[in-house]
Amino acid sequence: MENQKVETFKCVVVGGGIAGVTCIEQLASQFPSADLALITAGPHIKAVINYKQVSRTLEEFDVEERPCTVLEEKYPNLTFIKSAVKTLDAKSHRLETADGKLYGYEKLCICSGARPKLFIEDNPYVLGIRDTDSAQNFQKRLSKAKRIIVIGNGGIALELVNEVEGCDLIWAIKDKAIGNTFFDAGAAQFLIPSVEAHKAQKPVPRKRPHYTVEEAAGGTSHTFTAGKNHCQTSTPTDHGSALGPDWHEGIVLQGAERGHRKVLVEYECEVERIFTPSDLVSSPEKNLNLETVGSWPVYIKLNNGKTYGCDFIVSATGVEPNTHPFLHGNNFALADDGGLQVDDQMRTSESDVYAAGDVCTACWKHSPLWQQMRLWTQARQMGWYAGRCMAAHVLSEPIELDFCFELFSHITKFFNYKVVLLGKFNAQGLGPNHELLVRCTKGQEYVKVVLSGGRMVGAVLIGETDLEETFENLILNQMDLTPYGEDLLNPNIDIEDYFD
Ligand SMILES: Cc1cc2nc3c(=O)[nH]c(=O)nc-3n(C[C@H](O)[C@H](O)[C@H](O)COP(=O)(O)OP(=O)(O)OC[C@H]3O[C@@H](n4cnc5c(N)ncnc54)[C@H](O)[C@@H]3O)c2cc1C
Ligand SMILES: NC(=O)C1=CN([C@@H]2O[C@H](COP(=O)(O)OP(=O)(O)OC[C@H]3O[C@@H](n4cnc5c(N)ncnc54)[C@H](OP(=O)(O)O)[C@@H]3O)[C@@H](O)[C@H]2O)C=CC1
Repeated sequence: MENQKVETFKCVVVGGGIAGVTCIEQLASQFPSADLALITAGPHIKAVINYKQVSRTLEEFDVEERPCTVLEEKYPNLTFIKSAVKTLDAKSHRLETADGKLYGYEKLCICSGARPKLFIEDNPYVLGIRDTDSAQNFQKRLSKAKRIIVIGNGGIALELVNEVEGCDLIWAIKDKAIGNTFFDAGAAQFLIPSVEAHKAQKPVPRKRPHYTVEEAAGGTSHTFTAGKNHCQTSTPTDHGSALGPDWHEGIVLQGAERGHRKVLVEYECEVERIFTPSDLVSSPEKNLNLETVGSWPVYIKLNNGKTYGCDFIVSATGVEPNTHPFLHGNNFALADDGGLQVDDQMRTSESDVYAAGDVCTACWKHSPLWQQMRLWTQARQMGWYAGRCMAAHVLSEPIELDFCFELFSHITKFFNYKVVLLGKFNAQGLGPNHELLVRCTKGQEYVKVVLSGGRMVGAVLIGETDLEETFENLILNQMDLTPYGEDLLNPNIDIEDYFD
């Protein structure tokens, strides 16, 4: 090892997801002739396309999976290394990849994403969905399934409940209402008819698929060189980049019973036990008669006393940052959620090591209107800002926290409704010191405004409300809205004109 050749770069970024790619692109534009490297474990990188700044903080874009050659052609000073990082020695500023090669860096940014946090590990009947491989595995098993059970009440569960057809879907959630990570009970009530509707009856705007089929795993290593760039490929690993908006557009989520779809929501319950019929021999279940509950490969017992059989279970129960195992042996401070702690300049606790995207936890003092959520938008913003910080530090220039961290904003789609979330959209951390204004037209729109001390601090906009820009301005300028009272949501008042 001591005599082994070490290839050294000014900056190295680990991870070919949206955070890593945005970070390396930012660095490449700031240092067009310095040696830079992107090390990633998956066969593709994620590229932002069709980027649109909708308003001061709201942004929309599509994401496309691309071969690493795309960036290679764009940035001649960039080296792509397709191999998983196995170890990091932050003291000596060195990394070792799975293929045994050593790389040195002056500045390093870790963008290794996250992985599904399954509610039970190592159970062959419990799947998580994260990257293209896991989505394909899900699709394959779904095609033979008559009944699946979804555990979790966040983004992935909401998408599956909308998209899956051709089987029964039982959705077991801990909460009183659906979609707890994004919505309150009012918005959930607005969306409930969509849960029950048959997908085919809904208008489904089809976009072109942005995800490709992964190359077959287990291939041999190969290196290809183009000009000064080279892309080194070693044995594929199981780390792919996260899926994201419209991941299901390119794949058919169809169960075994074409034309059939039934969704049953089990509220306020948690999983007590998972068992197969053969488990019952050693550990019988009281009052359970398999003949009456049918014959399924796996059963799930909920703590509300109900037991369901199914073909498999999806654990859509959140993510855990990908810090294991290559960061061990260093002195990284980790946050309670397992993320790498970063300060307001995206620095970890190890010198010259930065982090961005799902792997990190923002530990600076947040603006009162921003919170971290592991989302595509934040991965892009953090990657971009981390690249700027690294460059500023190399050049000994000052840098201030970017404006995008002033206000939380997210545009997405659930049940084919446009959804915009702003600021403290669920009154997070406000305790009882807030007031809500709500306007709702069934099947059309749901508008909720969160006010604190007469000032707007958050909003949920579902449907084509056209209110996002005006509300964003009202949140940012913290105008006292007390004189307007409920007129704020009066549908007969053109609010945009009102505050012009
Ligand atoms: C099914 C699904 C749907 C989603 N939908 C949305 C959505 O609609 N809107 C939204 O905003 N967000 C969505 N998200 C969340 C969003 O995809 C993530 O927050 C975002 O992609 C995170 O980007 P990242 O670059 O931090 O991590 P990742 O995309 O996970 O990238 C991590 C990269 O690190 C690499 N890597 C990991 N370990 C190593 C290692 N040891 N060595 C080298 N490389 C390594 C991986 O190969 C990968 O390239 C969704 C997520 C999922 C799973
Ligand atoms: N359109 C979008 O913006 C989308 C975004 N995503 C993102 O992708 C990532 C992964 O999505 P997802 O897995 O849905 O994660 P989310 O964090 O969105 O949701 C996880 C859900 O699982 C619940 N949960 C956690 N542990 C358990 C448990 N042991 N038993 C039962 N329920 C549990 C959580 O409840 P609690 O909160 O009470 O812990 C929460 O409702 C997230 O970062 C998400 O934001 C995914 C799809 C779409």
